[in-house]
Amino acid sequence: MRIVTGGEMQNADQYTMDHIGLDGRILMENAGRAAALRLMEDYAGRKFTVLVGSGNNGGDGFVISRTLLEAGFEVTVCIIPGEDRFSGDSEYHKTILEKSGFGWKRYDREDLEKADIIVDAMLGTGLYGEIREPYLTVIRDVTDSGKRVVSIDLPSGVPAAEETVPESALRADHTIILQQPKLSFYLYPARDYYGDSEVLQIGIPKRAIDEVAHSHRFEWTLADTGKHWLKRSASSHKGSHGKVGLIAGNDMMPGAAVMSAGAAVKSGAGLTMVNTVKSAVPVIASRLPEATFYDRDQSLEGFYKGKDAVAVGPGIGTGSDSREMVVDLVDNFDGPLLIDADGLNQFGDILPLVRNRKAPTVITPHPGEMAKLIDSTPAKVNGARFETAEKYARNNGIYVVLKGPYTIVATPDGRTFVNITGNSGLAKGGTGDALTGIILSFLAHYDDVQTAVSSAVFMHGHTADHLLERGIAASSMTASGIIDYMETAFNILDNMQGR
Ligand SMILES: NC(=O)C1=CN([C@@H]2O[C@H](COP(=O)(O)OP(=O)(O)OC[C@H]3O[C@@H](n4cnc5c(N)ncnc54)[C@H](O)[C@@H]3O)[C@@H](O)[C@H]2O)[C@@H](O)CC1
Ligand SMILES: [K+]
Repeated sequence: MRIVTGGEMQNADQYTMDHIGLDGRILMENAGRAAALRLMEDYAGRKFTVLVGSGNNGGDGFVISRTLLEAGFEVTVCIIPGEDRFSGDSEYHKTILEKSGFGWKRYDREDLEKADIIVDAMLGTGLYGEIREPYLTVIRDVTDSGKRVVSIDLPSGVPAAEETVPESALRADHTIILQQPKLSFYLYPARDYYGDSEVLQIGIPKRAIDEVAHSHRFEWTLADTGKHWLKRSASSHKGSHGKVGLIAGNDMMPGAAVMSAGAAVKSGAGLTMVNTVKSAVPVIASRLPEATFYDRDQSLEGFYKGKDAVAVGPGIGTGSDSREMVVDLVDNFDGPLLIDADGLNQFGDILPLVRNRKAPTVITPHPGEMAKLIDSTPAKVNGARFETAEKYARNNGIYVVLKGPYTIVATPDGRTFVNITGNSGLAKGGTGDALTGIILSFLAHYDDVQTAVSSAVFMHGHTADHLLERGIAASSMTASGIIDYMETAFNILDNMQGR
């Protein structure tokens, strides 16, 4: 599903009207009706106060009010600006409401008290700048009322794009997003303002969205993962499932190799070879008998030769030997290369070499590692996650997996895929190593790099989500637990119908 900014959504509305010929008033009717039907379903018999702003978001509010009133609900329709502020499609639906025999009134704080549910149709994608009066006061009143708030399209005051969210924006309990998810839905703190959310279609043709959206950002869903899922054929042998090489672990961090190699094995790699220090081999082998080993003191070429994909980084330490291995791989390994964790230390210095690679390069930084790469801070990276990942991917011709809630996969050709699985149980040491193992295995399996990486990120979170559903507390979740449970989570994809 395509993710849009407010500007792109408005352009899609405009394209639909101008080039497809579907009237804006019809779109508004569709939007309001879809939202009202959802409200009726969720809140049968409850009393509503609908807060109507001066733009088209307010126009949706008039349609919602009329639809609820026609269905016999008790609704107080409150306009926030003066009556003369309404124009265009919104004024049209205000008139339809009036001619249908229903009234509206100017907003009064007491109107909030009468309601069980407050519908916020004040500000949507047309928001610009700081929130101004009278909305500022109304939002404060709504917050103070403690009533359940359902926002239409966006919680009022929350920008649709990757921008700072004003403290004074409205925190909704539920947001009915119209037609396409907006970018801010995938960003914190904005996501917290949305509450529970869903996207309702209002009849804007897909063509209109595809014509005007320049950003090429998409959600990567279960359906996407399922569509590309590689099922093992009965006649396959270990060589058909990829030979992967993993450079991981050292004396002090053998666990990182256990996690990443374990995840590679469990996610289907045919042969997993671990390049590590000799002294760490017994520890890793005792946990993972399926892996084979390669002594780190031997020539690196002997290790990567013949591998379908190689990953370097988890627990290798930040010494000069780590850097040398990364440089050697970047320069000489001609297959897909994944660089993670300690492998990313000083990665910025070797970008000219990276840009020269013909085979794909994938990096998997968390915001702290990303900040180091661009000489910034984690807060700044998180304040511009899309922009940061997209720019770095495009400028350097690599795939950037920027980790965090809603992990972003940015491709060198300017597309972005947002992951929607995972939970707070993943915010723990070792889970990144597990992700590296899954991506590595998928890189060896799939022809398309973005499909491999997005599907791996999806499955990592999907497995953690299943653990949560099974009653494992997020605080007790471990990387090993996730790796163990992959067999069940993967089975669901193996058995998914309709692929
Ligand atoms: N035909 C269309 O364009 C459709 C639009 N739809 C709705 O229309 C919304 C977008 O409509 P608009 O573009 O009219 O914009 P909005 O209705 O989101 O907001 C514009 C209004 O808010 C005021 N405003 C903007 N920033 C403000 C601020 N910081 N403080 C106080 N007031 C501010 C403006 O003066 C203007 O009156 C969508 O979110 C969606 O809900 C849907 O009805 C579908 C069809
Ligand atoms: K709103």
